[in-house]
Amino acid sequence: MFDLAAIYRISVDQAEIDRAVARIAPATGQAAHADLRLAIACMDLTTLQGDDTEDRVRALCARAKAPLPGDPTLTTAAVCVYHAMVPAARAALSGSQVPVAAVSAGFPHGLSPLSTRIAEIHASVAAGATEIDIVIRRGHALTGDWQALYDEVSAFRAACGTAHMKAIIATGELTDATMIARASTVCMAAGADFIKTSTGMEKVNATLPAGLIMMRAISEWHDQTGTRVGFKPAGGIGTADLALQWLALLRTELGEAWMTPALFRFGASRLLDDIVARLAGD
Ligand SMILES: O=C[C@H](O)COP(=O)(O)O
Repeated sequence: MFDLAAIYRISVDQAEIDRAVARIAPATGQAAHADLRLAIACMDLTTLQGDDTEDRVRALCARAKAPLPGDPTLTTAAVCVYHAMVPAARAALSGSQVPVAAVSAGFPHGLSPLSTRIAEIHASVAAGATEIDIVIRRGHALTGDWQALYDEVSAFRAACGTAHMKAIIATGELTDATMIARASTVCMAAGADFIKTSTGMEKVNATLPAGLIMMRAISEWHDQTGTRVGFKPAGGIGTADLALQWLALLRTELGEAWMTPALFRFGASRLLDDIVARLAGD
């Protein structure tokens, strides 16, 4: 049962969030090396470009299956593409354990007709995507229409069936910390398996303060319901140093239980290159 009144009671102190982010202590030395390998294992290796081709997607899938030269044991968590590229990705990843994630529901803006957004999800699931990254319609959050947001995300949840659903909040387009926390909680109430910061196409994408607000919403949801919802920062995470900061924040806020591809993902198109270069230099 969706508790609308509880959503209005959520309130976040931005200054306290900023103080907590200032205390982040990224791993160093061997611990950093282990965290960077974890970052690869937790990565949704992504291409979401207007000039994507099947050849580019096949090359991305080859990297997803063997992301770290000389280490056949490691893969990325998933490959993330537009719907049109799902069949090529599926074919390229056949025989591996790497799933295909499709961005959907009117990605990146979420403003096409609801029936179209739902049909998109059905089509991607039918094409073999087992993870679906939906976007919320930001207007519902910006106008405080939490019931409408809940109803839409619930419809997306139903359309996903057994596919894992990641709900993109687009934090850079929401106005404050409380709105980010409320949107996160509504998406979890509607059945999101993961909540995700950004599409990568907002003017402001994944930020540590917004991520911390979402992690705390996940922690509170776990305390209230016993359900562990995953977290995916995405957009603009391109360096090993930044990945280490995110993992330090995750470890502090949600703990080791979340430090697994089942509950944490980086959505990233360039991060793998920087991590591979860093690990090669270690
Ligand atoms: O969902 C993933 C993002 O679109 C990736 O963003 P990025 O290209 O800035 O890494």
